[in-house]
Amino acid sequence: MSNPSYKIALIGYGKMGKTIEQLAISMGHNIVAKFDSNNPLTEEKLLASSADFAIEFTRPEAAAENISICAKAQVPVAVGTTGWLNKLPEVKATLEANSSKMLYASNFSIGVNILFEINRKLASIMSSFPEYGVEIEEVHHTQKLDAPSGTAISLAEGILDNIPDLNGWSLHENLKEDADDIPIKAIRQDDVKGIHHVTYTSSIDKIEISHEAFNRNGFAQGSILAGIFLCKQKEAGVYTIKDFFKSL
Ligand SMILES: NC(=O)C1=CN([C@@H]2O[C@H](COP(=O)(O)OP(=O)(O)OC[C@H]3O[C@@H](n4cnc5c(N)ncnc54)[C@H](OP(=O)(O)O)[C@@H]3O)[C@@H](O)[C@H]2O)C=CC1
Ligand SMILES: O=C(O)C1=N[C@H](C(=O)O)C[C@H](O)C1
Repeated sequence: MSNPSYKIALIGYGKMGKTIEQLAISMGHNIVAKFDSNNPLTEEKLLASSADFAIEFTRPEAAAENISICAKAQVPVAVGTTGWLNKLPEVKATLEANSSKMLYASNFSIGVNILFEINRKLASIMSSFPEYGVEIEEVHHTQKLDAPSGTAISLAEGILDNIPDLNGWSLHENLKEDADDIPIKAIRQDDVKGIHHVTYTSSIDKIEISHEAFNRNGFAQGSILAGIFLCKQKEAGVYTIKDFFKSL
C-alpha cells in the first residue's frame, strides 16, 4: 500500500521553506500554498488552499500571529521558527479557543533530538560532580536573527532540569569559569547550518557532546513527519517533538 499524500501549506519560503518543498515533493506530498512577507498568510487564503497541515518557518516576530491564523482556520501547524516562545501563553489560548493543534520544536532533526536525550542523561550523571563546570556553544550562519539558538536553549533547559544547583542560563561573549548559571556562547559564521557543543570542564579533563548539521534536510524531514503526526492527533493544543518521537 502506498503512503498517503498530504496537502501542505508552507508559511515562510526562505532557506527552510525551499528545502521542505523539495523534500515534500520527493516524498509524494503536494505543496498547495506558499506564504512569505510579500504574500502574507490570511485565514481566507489558508482555507482556500485546503491544506491538511501547515509548516511555519518564518522569523521570531511573525510566528505567533501566523500560528493564531492557522488556529482560527483549524489547520494543524508544525512550527520550527525559534525566538518567539515568550508569546506561547497567548498562542496556547488561541489554539484552545479554536480547538486547533500545533507542534513546536526548536530543532526537528533526529540527530539533535538524540543529542537532547544524551544531554539529559549526561547532566543527571554530572549533577554528582560539581568540580565540572558546564558551558554551551552554538555556531550558525550570519543571517540568523536570534541568539542563542532555540536548540541551545533546549539543551540548557535539559541541563537545568537535572542539575538543580545551576541558576538559569545566560548569553556570554566569552565562556567564563566558575559561573553559577550556564554560559552560552553564540558564534555567527558564513554558511554554518548549525553546530552545538555541550562541554563539562574540570581542572583535570573535559567531557564534550556535540552535533553538527551538514545540511537542512534533517530539519525539513522532521517537520514534514511531525505535521503528518499532528494531523492524526485527536486532542487540540500544543504538542512537542517529544510527543512525536514517542509515537515512532
Ligand atoms: N526548528 C528547526 O529545526 C529549525 C528552525 N529554524 C528556524 O526557522 C526560522 C526560519 O529559518 P530560515 O528558513 O533559515 O529563514 P529565512 O530567512 O531563510 O526564511 C524566512 C522566510 O520567512 C518569510 N517571512 C518573514 N516574515 C513573514 C511573515 N510575516 N509571514 C510569512 N512569511 C514571512 C520570509 O519572507 P521574505 O523573504 O519575503 O521576507 C522568508 O521566506 C528561523 O527562526 C530559524 O531559527 C531553522 C532551521 C531549523
Ligand atoms: O536558524 C537556523 O538556521 C537554525 N535554527 C534552529 C535553532 O535556533 O536552534 C535550529 C537549527 O540549529 C538551525
